[in-house]
Amino acid sequence: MAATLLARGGGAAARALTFGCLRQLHTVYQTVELPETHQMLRQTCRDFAEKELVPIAAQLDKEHRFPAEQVKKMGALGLLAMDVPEEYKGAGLDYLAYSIAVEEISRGCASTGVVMSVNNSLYLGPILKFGSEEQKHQWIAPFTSGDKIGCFALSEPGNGSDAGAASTVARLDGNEWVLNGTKAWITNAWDASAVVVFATTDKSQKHKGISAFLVPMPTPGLSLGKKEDKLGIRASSTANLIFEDCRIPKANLLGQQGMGFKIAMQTLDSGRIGIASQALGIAQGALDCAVDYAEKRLAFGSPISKLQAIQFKLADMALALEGARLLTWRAAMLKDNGKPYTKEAAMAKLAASEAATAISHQAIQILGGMGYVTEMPAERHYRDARITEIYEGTSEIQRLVIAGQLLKEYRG
Ligand SMILES: Cc1cc2nc3c(=O)[nH]c(=O)nc-3n(C[C@H](O)[C@H](O)[C@H](O)COP(=O)(O)OP(=O)(O)OC[C@H]3O[C@@H](n4cnc5c(N)ncnc54)[C@H](O)[C@@H]3O)c2cc1C
Repeated sequence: MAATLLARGGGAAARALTFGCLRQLHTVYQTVELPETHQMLRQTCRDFAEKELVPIAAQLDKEHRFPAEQVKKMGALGLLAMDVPEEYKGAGLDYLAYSIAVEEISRGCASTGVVMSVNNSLYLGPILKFGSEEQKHQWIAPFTSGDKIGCFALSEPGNGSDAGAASTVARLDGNEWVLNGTKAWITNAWDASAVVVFATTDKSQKHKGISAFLVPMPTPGLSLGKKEDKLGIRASSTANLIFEDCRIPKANLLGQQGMGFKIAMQTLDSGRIGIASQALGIAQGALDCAVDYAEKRLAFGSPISKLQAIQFKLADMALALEGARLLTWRAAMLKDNGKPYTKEAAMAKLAASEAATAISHQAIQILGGMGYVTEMPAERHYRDARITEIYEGTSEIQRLVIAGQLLKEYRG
């Protein structure tokens, strides 16, 4: 799949590049340009987004329609399992590549961006890291091509930020786990064929009594709540998962019993790089739209891009975007190089999500009345941006994570 992505980038030299090169090259990116392989990947994803997503994004949003056909094509390109090794049918790329791809896809359609991010980071990520060999073959390989996608169920109606307070329970009954409880806000819920779900196996141990499970969808005892009617990312489905005496084989425990909270937190560290990248794509889309409009719109006899007031806005937008992108790529590179990245991923998500909200807000201002109507994408970018400050940890939670890591470093 890596070969497919690179080949679409064009050039004989490009086609000759191997996965091995890709792994080493991105460490070079410290002060200069992206490595050639990643630039090619970026172009491939940009072309795909412009051809397949930009023309239909507004319609998907309006109709709350899951982009099934586009997801299938993305699977064929390798975009749904980007850092999964080829032995499990993934693209075998790295997280920097993943970040670049999520940004480009989200620039075209933020809903498609979150579908991609959830499948890569939240569903496949924990199985790749904590699954047994057998689980990897069973639960990863069929979820790489776009035929099936997965979801991740941590939040509950009674607790989101306080994820350790899970009230969904799992009890062992012979050779089966029996799950009971409700998970809330689950992205991809209506379209998924499996879920990584977190449930308490020992209440007395609090967050250390949470375990992770792999559950096929549909399965008896698991039902879906209504599709949430959302402000943004409306083409992705979000719904409750309701477990009522839902029985799954004992072998569907992911990792060890009691490891669930650790699995969830480590998964979210990586997931935040994906959401930061989604936010970058939304922000870039908003900036593109604002610049294009400012160059064409005349006021008082000349394009509004000639006005210093507009130029200052554009400069601040570009600055916020570029700063957030560097933080995001840095977090991805740290992960790729096996270094700690909890703080950096939280910084990336915080900076990128707040930048996306601010940039899409100013884009509407630059478009004036045209920013407020659905004929232009600016209002959709504004609605889509807002969720990036909420899911996979709110901005307040990112600040807590950053401060916690920072103080630990200072205190040695
Ligand atoms: C569209 C959408 C998709 C989602 N997808 C998924 C998914 O796929 N899987 C999944 O498991 N979850 C998902 N979520 C849930 C999401 O992660 C939670 O909504 C989020 O973590 C916040 O939890 P909450 O909504 O319960 O808010 P609360 O935790 O109730 O927080 C409410 C407010 O209090 C603040 N707050 C809470 N605790 C603190 C604190 N200690 N210090 C400072 N401020 C605090 C929060 O920042 C927030 O401003 C999704 C949510 C949405 C809206």
